[in-house]
Amino acid sequence: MTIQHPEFVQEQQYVEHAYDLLDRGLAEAEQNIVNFEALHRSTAHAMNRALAILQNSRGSGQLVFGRMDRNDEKLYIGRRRVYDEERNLVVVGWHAPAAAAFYDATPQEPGDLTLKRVFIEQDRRLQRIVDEVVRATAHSIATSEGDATISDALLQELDRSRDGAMREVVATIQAEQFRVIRHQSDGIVVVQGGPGTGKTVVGLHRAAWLAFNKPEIRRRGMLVVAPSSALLTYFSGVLPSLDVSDIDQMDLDSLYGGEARVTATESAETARVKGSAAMSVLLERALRQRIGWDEDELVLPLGADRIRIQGDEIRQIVDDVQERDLPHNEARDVLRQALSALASKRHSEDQRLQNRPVRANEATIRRLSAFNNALDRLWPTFAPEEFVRSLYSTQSWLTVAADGVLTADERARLFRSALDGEAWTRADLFCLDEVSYLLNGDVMTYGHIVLDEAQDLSPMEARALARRCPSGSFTVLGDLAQATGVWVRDSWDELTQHLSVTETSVNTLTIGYRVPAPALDLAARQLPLVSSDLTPPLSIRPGRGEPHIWHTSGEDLLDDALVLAERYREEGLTSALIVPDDLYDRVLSAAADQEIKLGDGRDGDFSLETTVVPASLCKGLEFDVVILVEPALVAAQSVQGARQLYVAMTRCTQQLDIIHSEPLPPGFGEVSAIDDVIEIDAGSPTLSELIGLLNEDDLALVEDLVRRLVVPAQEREDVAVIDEEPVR
Ligand SMILES: Nc1ncnc2c1ncn2[C@@H]1O[C@H](COP(=O)(O)OP(=O)(O)OP(=O)(O)O)[C@@H](O)[C@H]1O
Repeated sequence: MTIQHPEFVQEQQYVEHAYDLLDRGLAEAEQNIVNFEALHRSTAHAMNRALAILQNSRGSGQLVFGRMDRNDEKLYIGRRRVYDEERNLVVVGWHAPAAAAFYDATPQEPGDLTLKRVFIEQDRRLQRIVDEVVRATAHSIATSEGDATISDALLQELDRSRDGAMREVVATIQAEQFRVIRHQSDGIVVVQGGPGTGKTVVGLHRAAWLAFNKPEIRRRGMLVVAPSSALLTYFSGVLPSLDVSDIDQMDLDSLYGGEARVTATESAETARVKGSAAMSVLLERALRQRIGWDEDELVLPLGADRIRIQGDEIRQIVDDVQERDLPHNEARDVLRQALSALASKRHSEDQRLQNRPVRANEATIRRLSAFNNALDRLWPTFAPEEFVRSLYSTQSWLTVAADGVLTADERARLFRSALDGEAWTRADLFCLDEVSYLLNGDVMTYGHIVLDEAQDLSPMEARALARRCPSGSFTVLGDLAQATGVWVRDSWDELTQHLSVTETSVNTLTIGYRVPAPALDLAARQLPLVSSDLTPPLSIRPGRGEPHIWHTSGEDLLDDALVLAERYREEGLTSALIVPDDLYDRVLSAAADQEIKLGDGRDGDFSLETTVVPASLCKGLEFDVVILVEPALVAAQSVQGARQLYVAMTRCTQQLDIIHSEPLPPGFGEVSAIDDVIEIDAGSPTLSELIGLLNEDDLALVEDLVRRLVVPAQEREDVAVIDEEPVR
């Protein structure tokens, strides 16, 4: 029998009252907009947008999720603020300063709260009420031994099956996370933490918190950047559900606003050269080399007359313009004015000396084709694509620009013949962005930028972001251990120095909310292969138990993986087949052959129960179950194989399965010898088939053995429970 909380009925009424007020407020707003729209069509658009945000905030999550009492004060906390008709505050928004004590209070450190109450609600009906801090018991908890208690509300939220989209978690933000969310720094706030410690959650909630509490930042605009469009799709619903739809969200490749798009990949070594800060020096030098005048004089024909300007005079103008440090195209305009003014002055002086009428002013001179041809030689104009393409394909130009900046080998990696055409890589895009800025100097800027999975950013990418955030106010989310590209670093300074010179504070999250402890233990075996001082987070969840490791033949690999996914689907769990990039298309076609529908993770389609995700794109994502296919190939596809495996194995909230035909890569070496992970041969007969083969004596022996084993096995929590049926 469950005992109802003594204040259940009153609290249910309070929650209903809050919903009722929200509904009425919305209905009124809708009516007002209809009335208003007829009169003022032009501003109706903005009003409708505001209404959409309001409606959105009704749509998801709990309206009221907590209450806190201190002395005689009682405050209800919710996803958004709610007033009654008399403008009394019925619910305080989670981001209001008044709500901070709710997040800070833990049973160990309740602050001045006498009660912290958490509501678990579904469809406006309270399911449970959990009193986390009650003054009378707080002291005894605080003085007792033991670890921080994990709240029921949090565990319930974490055990929820994933549906392919990240959700806001305002109801269950933890004290360690909230401290970072409302960090007061104006500079760079780095949030470092192992997989599933809530870095993305913290970054998105911090963006919303800043938007509500720092109007000056919100006015200057805010941006959230994800490394891939798949990850962006996964979390892009969180900010609108927190009532902030005016924060831009973008994937890294969309940052460059020019023509070029990523259509190619390249070797890690080449990407490293193009992504290095040295490249910015090289590009600037290359541009400067295209500027200048090495002829003795410039002669401008004007009918029968000639205007003559000495080479030294031109070089002086160029020097003066260069000193002003303007963007290339703006500087060209200044130069054009200065040169035409000099030419006009020279023409007037000459004519006056010869008692002849002045025949041309500055504007006339600027229209002369000889003047424009000279200007193009002296200070040419470029489109970024044209500039970089021509630089990459001109050995002599590259050689001079790279002198002292790149080695000959590095320089050779940049060269490509003009015939190679327009295949741009991601690293190229950021060279183009740099050139575009050198040429035009204009770029959309923001008051604050949140960067997810920042550990992989190249210096050139960081520079592009720095240009977009002149205040240097960043939230940088990442895990140095999960760097899988060419930019592996020992410290965050190596990256943040390219973002801004503002102060950097590094904040570490230690508790893992996603990955079950047994899966994390297995994944963490990759860490010593990466570096001796990396530690995984502390998982607070058991999940469904030990990882399953399946062995099968190369021929059956993909079909067997699909069978596993089908099994989980039948159990109502979402799963991801994380596959080596090279097998991606084969998995899709194997599924199509069997008429199995798979979400295409490359395109950010997470709407189906089973999604296939190339290993290179799985960072930041999560699913109930992960079926990692052929880890040896996943490790081999990346310059950072062990790190790539660590990332892939830490995407599940419930269960990790690994299926392989090739020998397992390093780090798994001892797996089959350890009795907490059982290796199953997919081709072997089922346990019941084996039992059927036994004679009576053997059967009795087995029964006796099983009887003796069962008791200790049930007592031990970490025993792997593996389906007795093999994959097929
Ligand atoms: N306080 C919380 N309450 C409820 N759920 C949480 C909380 N913190 C984190 N989570 C959940 O834990 C999971 C992992 O969070 P998140 O993706 O932010 O972690 P991460 O550190 O960014 O992981 P990764 O390193 O893999 O990118 C998500 O499902 C998130 O909703």
